[in-house]
Amino acid sequence: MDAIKKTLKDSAAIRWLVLVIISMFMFGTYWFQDFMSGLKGLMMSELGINSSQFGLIISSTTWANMVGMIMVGGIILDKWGIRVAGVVFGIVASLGASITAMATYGVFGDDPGTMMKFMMAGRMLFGIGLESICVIVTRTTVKWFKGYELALAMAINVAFGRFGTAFGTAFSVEIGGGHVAPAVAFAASLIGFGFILFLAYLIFDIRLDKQVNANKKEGGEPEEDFKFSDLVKLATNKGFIYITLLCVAFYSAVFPFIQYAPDLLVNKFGFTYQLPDLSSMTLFEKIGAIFHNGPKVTGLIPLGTILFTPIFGSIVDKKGKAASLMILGAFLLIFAHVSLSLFNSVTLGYLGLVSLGVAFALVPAAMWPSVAKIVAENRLGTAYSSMFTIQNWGLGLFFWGIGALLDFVNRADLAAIKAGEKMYDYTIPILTLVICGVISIFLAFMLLRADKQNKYGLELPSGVEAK
Ligand SMILES: NCCCC[C@H](N)C(=O)NCC(=O)O
Repeated sequence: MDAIKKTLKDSAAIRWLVLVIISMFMFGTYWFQDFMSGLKGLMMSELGINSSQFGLIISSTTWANMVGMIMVGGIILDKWGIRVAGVVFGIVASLGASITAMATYGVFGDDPGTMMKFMMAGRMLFGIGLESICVIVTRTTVKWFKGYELALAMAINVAFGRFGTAFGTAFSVEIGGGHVAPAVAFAASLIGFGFILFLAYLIFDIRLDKQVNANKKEGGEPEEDFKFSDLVKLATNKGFIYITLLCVAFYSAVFPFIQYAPDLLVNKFGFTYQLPDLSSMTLFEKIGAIFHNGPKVTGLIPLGTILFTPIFGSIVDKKGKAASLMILGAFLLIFAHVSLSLFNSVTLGYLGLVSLGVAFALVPAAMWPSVAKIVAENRLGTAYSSMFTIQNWGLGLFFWGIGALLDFVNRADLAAIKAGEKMYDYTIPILTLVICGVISIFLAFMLLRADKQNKYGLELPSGVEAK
């Protein structure tokens, strides 16, 4: 019998190099999805749009996904593999990002209506790429790390995405030099950079496949394939229904909130959009200025999760209690949104943001591994694609809805707000997110109950089977 030869993925150095290369694609896509959060004020004054129109622009990334583009991405990935799917969705995302950037430079026309239309078209195209790229990069991580440090690799992979969100939110005003278009062009170039790195990765992918095929014995494991019958099975799985609805309710109160958080901090607590000149300040004053800047403080939320998600992930691995931790995360979410909406204390506001950050680390760390306990392994790809599709319905509604509600509840003051004489009142839009928190708690309890009935083992450590 021939000895099985070592492959590229058996080398730790090459595995980790591959992870960094493909994770840059996540960095760029998360940046492009979230960076406009730091630019809301500038977009309104420079492009002449209102909050509701800002909401439409950011929500447009979800529109094509709402009608099944993530499922299409999953099918292409399953049928034609990582290379074809990566190239197709890399082109789609790069094209979408470029159209958005060109629109902000006025290439298609410089009236606000035309700019907005093309920005939305560009972001819609980008959104198709974004979610499929997330699935493709995750699948690639599994390809290289299964049997090795898979959980850690996945945590690092998401961490790159969070860095993208954090830096894009925090630094886009400065990167744009106080203008929208250069910040959008920079964000778009990150997608192009990530895609070029992904193309370079394909050399490793081709070589690994050759080595694996050479080692493959006849009758190897069958490939996972998308089947519509899997969708039916998922739709009748109670645990999957609860966790999917929890995913929508929870993320609807987090991702859209992050898009509006800098503007909330500016309008509610008088934070700045742009940092003042720090050069003549003492260290203490510099820190004060940073902690008084809306985009920088918001950027700390995803940055904090980079540290805490792996910590909570290892707690879930060792101790279990995933459903209970999701209940706790939902409580923290409610505390965050109540303290940021009903009260006017900056200290309570900071506590709310910290609480939101902990929830944003806790719930994903407990949620994503739980899916693997509820759903059979050969249906996981379909399960994640369906969850992301339904998640996009909630995101689309809230990305736009918060802005629309903001304009609606402040309708009597819009002219004064535009003239800089009054500030937006964010109370009602943020209170709406409390409803998402309450729904999340209910669903997390239902999930706990379904776990007891169906013995998924959500409350047990990783690897321990429920009896
Ligand atoms: N900036 C948002 C990208 C969303 C990607 C994906 N749908 C998702 O939810 N990933 C899980 C996460 O916690 O980022």
